[in-house]
Amino acid sequence: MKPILEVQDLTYAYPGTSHLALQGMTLRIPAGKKTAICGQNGSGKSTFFLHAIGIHRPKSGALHWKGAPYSYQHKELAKLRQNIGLVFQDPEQQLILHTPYEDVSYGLRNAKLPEPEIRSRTESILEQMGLAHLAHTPLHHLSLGQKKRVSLAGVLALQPELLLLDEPTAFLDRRSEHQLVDELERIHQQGITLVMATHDLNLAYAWADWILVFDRGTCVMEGTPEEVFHEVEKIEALGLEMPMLLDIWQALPAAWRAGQRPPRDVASFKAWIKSHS
Ligand SMILES: Nc1ncnc2c1ncn2[C@@H]1O[C@H](COP(=O)(O)OP(=O)(O)OP(=O)(O)O)[C@@H](O)[C@H]1O
Repeated sequence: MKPILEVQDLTYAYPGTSHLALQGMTLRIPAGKKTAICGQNGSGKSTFFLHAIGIHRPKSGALHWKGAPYSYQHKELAKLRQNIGLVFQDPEQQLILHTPYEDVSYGLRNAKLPEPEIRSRTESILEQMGLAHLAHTPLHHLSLGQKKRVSLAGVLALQPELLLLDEPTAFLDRRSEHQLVDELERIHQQGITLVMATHDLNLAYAWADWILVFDRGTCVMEGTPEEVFHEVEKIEALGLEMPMLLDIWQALPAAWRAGQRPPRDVASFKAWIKSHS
């Protein structure tokens, strides 16, 4: 596995607190894959993301981008933030201007791109994200799902190699969630490495190639979805629920399942049932 981002023994406490938000966190993000980070509230997912984009600096430990240690020099950090994009959980934290067009172009202007390129990238990304008709609508008139898409568009416009998404499906209805997952698939097809923090283990199981499980500021499990969710007792001891599809699969008589890989999504489960009836 070739890591795009590596973290070694990261320790961090927020200013004015003695509690360690990260305590000896070690992990690797595989290049070109879709990684899901799971863990209870407060396990350190957002704090890790803020380290990944260099907003927080570790108290001890190290981060490496493509094998090179992080530098916190202004120029190097600006370059890092073009390579790694973070979409915050709450779009209100990310969107600062008045309309989708203004917001997306603001990020590009900050990256000091020439005006004609700012214009063409902004128009193109809004079009791709199905937001062109809302380009000049005040942001406060948009729904949460639409605002989340604008934040994602703003980050994608910078053409990152690694995209970090903090709870991208939180509070979305099923349709918007499907739309977002389809969008992420398209982004992944373009060669962008994806990392999603999520509380939705059904989604993590169906979506990810690689899973990391966080607990109290450390990464306690890593592997493919099959490997991680094979450890049922460990998952439950961490206060997490097994993905429903896998739970049902494992409740089936062992003889039916012999030699079969557990289904990753409802469609393949249905196809398997059909082939056995
Ligand atoms: N701004 C802050 N100031 C002080 N402590 C903080 C701050 N933000 C987070 N923490 C603490 O750091 C720890 C890790 O929090 P973090 O937000 O990274 O967890 P998380 O896994 O992203 O949680 P959630 O699933 O609720 O988003 C928690 O103990 C939290 O209370």
